Amino acid sequence: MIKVFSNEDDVANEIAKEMQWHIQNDENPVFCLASGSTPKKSYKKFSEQMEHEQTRIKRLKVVSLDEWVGIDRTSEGSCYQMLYQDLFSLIPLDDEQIEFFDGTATDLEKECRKIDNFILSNSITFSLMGVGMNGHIGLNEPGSAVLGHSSVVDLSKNTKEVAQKYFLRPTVLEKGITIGLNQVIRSKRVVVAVTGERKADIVRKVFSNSEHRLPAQELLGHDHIDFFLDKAAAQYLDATHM
Ligand SMILES: O=C1O[C@H](COP(=O)(O)O)[C@@H](O)[C@H](O)[C@H]1O
Repeated sequence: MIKVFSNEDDVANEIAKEMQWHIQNDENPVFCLASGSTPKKSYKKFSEQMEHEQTRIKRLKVVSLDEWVGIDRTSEGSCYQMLYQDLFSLIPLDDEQIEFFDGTATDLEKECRKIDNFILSNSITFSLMGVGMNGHIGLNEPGSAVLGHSSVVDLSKNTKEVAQKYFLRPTVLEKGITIGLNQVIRSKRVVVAVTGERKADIVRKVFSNSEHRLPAQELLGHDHIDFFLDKAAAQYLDATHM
């Protein structure tokens, strides 16, 4: 289902509320969280609400969605570092509560199995996804298979270009490491957040019946998956989409 909110702040409020609900109600909360620009405000609001949930937050586990291959987690622009700055540093999380891809590992297949095994033994209860400018989810690029496991992927030209905004200086990116679309879909609850005018065109494509299936389109039609859009991102949609 699509929910359209007036603005980015309202989207963030709703997401923060959902995250809080899962912390309070999931027996073993396991979150899979996108990094990037879109969820920043949601994490800020969530962390503010967590000031009074110190005990419950200790039960939270966070699993990696994706990472750039070859980029160290301490580097500005790595998915880990973005999440660290936007969330992990704002709530009392221990290192043991976070299971993340190491994009600099020499054995990347082993990294994939590490995250797959974690997801097998700790079902994801809440996933927050963003959508790439080309419709990617995590780093599952257009044209990739709907996998039930993590994999190392070739980044598209668009992703490599758009991702430069995360880095302080021009950075060579060729590959990514990501969980599979089916691992996202199997989460108990998934919210896909898309905000801003710059995403309006990809939102239109995702909700049109194009013959080329985009990764974000694989998340459509599942009862437990909602798309949260602001008006700017939803501007090309009409009542038939709601
Ligand atoms: O490359 C990525 O892009 C998407 C969207 O990023 P945003 O900065 O436009 O919010 C992100 O959700 C994904 O995790 C990341 O790998």
